[in-house]
Amino acid sequence: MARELESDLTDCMVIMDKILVVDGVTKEYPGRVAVSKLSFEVKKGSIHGFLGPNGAGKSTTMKMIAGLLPVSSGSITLFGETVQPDNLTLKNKIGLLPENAPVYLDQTVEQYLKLVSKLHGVKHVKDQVDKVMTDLSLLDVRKRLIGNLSKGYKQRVGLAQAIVYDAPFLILDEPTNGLDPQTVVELREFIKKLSAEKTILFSSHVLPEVEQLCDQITIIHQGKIRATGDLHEIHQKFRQGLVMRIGIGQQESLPDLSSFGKYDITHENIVGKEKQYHLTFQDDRDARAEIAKYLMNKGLNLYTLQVESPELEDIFLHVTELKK
Ligand SMILES: Nc1ncnc2c1ncn2[C@@H]1O[C@H](COP(=O)(O)OP(=O)(O)OP(=O)(O)O)[C@@H](O)[C@H]1O
Repeated sequence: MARELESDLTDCMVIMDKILVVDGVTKEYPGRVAVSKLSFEVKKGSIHGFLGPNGAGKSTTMKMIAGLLPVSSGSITLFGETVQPDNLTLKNKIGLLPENAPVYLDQTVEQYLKLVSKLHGVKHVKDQVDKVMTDLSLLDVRKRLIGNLSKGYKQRVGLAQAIVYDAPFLILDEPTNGLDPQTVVELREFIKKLSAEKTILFSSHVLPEVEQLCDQITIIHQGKIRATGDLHEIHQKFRQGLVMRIGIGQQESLPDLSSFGKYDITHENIVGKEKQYHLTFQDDRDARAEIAKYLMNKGLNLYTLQVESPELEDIFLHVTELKK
């Protein structure tokens, strides 16, 4: 009996750990299948990067998760409840920043945020709106019409309306797209802070941004899942051998290192006063300590010795078949 209870509790914890479960979801527009049999999960407290080339089906999927678009088949479960456009119990649990921020251009920032708060049943509207405007540096423009704001400020307002009713799950569709570098950095930092309390599904075309922010990712291409899971595990999975960067003196030559494993030299260049080699070892054994001793015993000047991770960009290009 105790064991059964323990097993039920474990199942329950596993389910609670998954805020979002997308299960075999297909969406057909007239004459076009936008996404087909998508399955992926988003864990509680994660920032989950949602990636794919233009037209892959990201926005369609995000709209279905937000309950704005019905699925053609399959199911989406959020906080254990089925997402459907008429399921109003989920409306306060999801904050959505769509690709084109849904802002009412003829209202002031403050009016609009108060309206959204009221629609979502926020109790202390003034306090909450003041807090969000402070957090997103909107106080100086609170009385201005949204239509007259710059793109960066409109995007801040879009983000403000997504978080003003304190939803625990946020869907952010390309939140930093087309913004100036300073706003990008500020919004990224803000999103990172938000993740301490919220679960975030985040789409972006900027892969270094995804690497910086996300702990899990899903890559879709032509409406199908190409990779999904923990970013670190995806890195491991797509790692083709171990890549090591070795830098020695410009006038020196790298001796044969095959006693440490089979390898190819994939790249060689001069960086400052060193000559750097990129070696791809066939197996994953990290023999840096032995290699360092070996090279130093040979009297070489060792400037650099490090293991390189594949860039997310390489993985992305590989799984979307843009690079063979
Ligand atoms: N309302 C619609 N009617 C018909 N086809 C649509 C509709 N909306 C999107 N599509 C098509 O569905 C596919 C997926 O579009 P979606 O906008 O979801 O892609 P995306 O990954 O968000 O692209 P992007 O990165 O360019 O925003 C595309 O082929 C698109 O042309």
